[in-house]
Amino acid sequence: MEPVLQVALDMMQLKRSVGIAKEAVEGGADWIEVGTPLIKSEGTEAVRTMKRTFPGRRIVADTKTMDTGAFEVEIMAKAGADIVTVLGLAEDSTISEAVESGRKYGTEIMVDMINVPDKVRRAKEVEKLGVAYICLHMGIDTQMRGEEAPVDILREIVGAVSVPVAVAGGITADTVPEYINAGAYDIIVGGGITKTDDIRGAAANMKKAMKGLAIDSVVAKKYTEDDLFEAFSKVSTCNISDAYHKKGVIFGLHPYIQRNAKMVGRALTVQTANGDWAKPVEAIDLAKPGDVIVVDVGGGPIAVWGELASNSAMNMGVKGIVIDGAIRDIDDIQNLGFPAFARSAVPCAGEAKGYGGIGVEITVGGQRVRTGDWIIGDESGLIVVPKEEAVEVANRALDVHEHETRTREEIRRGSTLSKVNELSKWEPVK
Ligand SMILES: O=C([C@H](O)CO)[C@H](O)[C@H](O)COP(=O)(O)O
Repeated sequence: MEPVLQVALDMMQLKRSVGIAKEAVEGGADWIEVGTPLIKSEGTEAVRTMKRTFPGRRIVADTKTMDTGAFEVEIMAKAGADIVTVLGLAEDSTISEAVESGRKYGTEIMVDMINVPDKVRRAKEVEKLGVAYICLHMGIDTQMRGEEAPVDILREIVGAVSVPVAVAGGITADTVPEYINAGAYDIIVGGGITKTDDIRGAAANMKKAMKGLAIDSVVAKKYTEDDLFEAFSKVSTCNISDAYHKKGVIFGLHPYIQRNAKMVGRALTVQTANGDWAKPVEAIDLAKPGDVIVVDVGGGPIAVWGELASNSAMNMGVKGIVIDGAIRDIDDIQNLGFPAFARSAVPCAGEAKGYGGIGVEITVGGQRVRTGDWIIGDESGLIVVPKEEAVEVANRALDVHEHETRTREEIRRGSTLSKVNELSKWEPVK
């Protein structure tokens, strides 16, 4: 059987989803999934509209049913779904009821193995209950921790059951060949297609990659601890703030940077006193390439950093300086292209006395910063991301960034931001 490409429409607006589905089908998508958020936002009407718009395509209603299997399958079947998803975590009776109802109303059941602990054992069990497909699925929230659908488990499931196996969870044109080689029949792709500005091209790329042909673009890559510098370099502080629920923003510091300049690195913290530049300058010798020196001066108005320190720091591979206090030599520092952020700029420096410490926990612009935390700065400001949360925040920020790509494209084609988001829908019903 030739593998199929299922495009998953997970945005909340039906009109947009229909437009995206049309382009995905033109690019080669075979099946259309009415995603869970779309069903929750638009109800069965979403399934009905997709069936009417694409009468020749298989429509998958991703209800992720957990209870009342018969009832939910009947509703979706009557709305036009050819396949309805039920969770592998559901009771056997829910799955059997769904299968029975599917037979009555002409719909097949796909079991989604999201969060099932022993996926291979459960796959064998649900096959016996009469389901048509089994889907190995790594959920979007789990993907944000850098995880992908595991190819080895897919291979095991394919070897253990005789029904066709689907796979979903952050699949890109880069990763799809592995899933095809492991025996997947149904390749389910959401963000890898829907977050691009060229839906047709992304779907066509995916189909090419499914056939083992070379492709030239990748979106929706998920990042791990090892490539966080690359991940944070691709997003803005605004993307991070949106993804991180406005947490981590360092308030009150001014960016003294060149246009479009960007600072990304891991904090090396310094505590010092007003005008005492000893510890900030000593920190340069202790910094590792890729560090950002972050200094807590409690807002002190006498400078603790200037051009010579910047020069020396650049030589050590330091990525920038952040001071909750004062800085000087702004013109020279900007000419050097060394990113600097400070509460104020003044001509006067203090003396080197040696108060404070290096590597201690500090507070800067109202945020706690520890050595090793990620510091990202650009013209919009500064943000700190605790090291423990960095992988998830980076992936979520990239997700925000990629969604904006699609929104921007729709505005370019003549829509408005309000229309893209169907804001009027959220006005109170009169
Ligand atoms: O099922 C999905 C998810 O749970 C949200 O409803 C997605 O459709 C599925 O994960 C595919 O989307 P991507 O992971 O973005 O490819």
